[in-house]
Amino acid sequence: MSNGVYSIAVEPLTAAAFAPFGDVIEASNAARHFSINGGNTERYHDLANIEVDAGARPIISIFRGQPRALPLTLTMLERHPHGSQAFMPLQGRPYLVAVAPAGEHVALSDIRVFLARGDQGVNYSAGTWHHPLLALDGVSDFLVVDRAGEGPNCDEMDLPLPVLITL
Ligand SMILES: NC(=O)N[C@@H](O)C(=O)O
Ligand code: NI
Repeated sequence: MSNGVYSIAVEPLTAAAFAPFGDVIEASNAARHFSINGGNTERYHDLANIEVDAGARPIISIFRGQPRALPLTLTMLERHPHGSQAFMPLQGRPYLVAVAPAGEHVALSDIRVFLARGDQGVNYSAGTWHHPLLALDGVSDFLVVDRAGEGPNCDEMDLPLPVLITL
């Protein structure tokens, strides 16, 4: 930490590194893939664990994110306690993913920031703290799978210090 700012360096997104926070959605990460449609298509099967609470349903949306200005400083995180939330980039552009483990308290040292390739999606497990969409370079569309149901499903937390992301 220096002059009242906490700095975090980005790290490459891998399934292993992201495991405490959810799933990485990429073909090369598939536990199972198999040929379908008479050999025309390869199915990369069951890439993420979609969670919704009882009585809710999973929905698909498109988020059109404006690129974040750099250098980037984070001041808050959010979580969705009642369901997972998945983001899959639709234009092949890299983006940032800032996360912290689920729980009632988050230390700045718990926060991880990943640089995701444009062929990688992420699925935040229910309750995983994360920053809202961090698109880079240009207006970016993402296919989003998350929960529609009763009651609020977005808790926000202000960070104790601004978190400067160093690319
Ligand atoms: N608010 C909303 O739907 N978006 C956030 O949850 C996000 O993670 O971008
Ligand atoms: Ni979210």
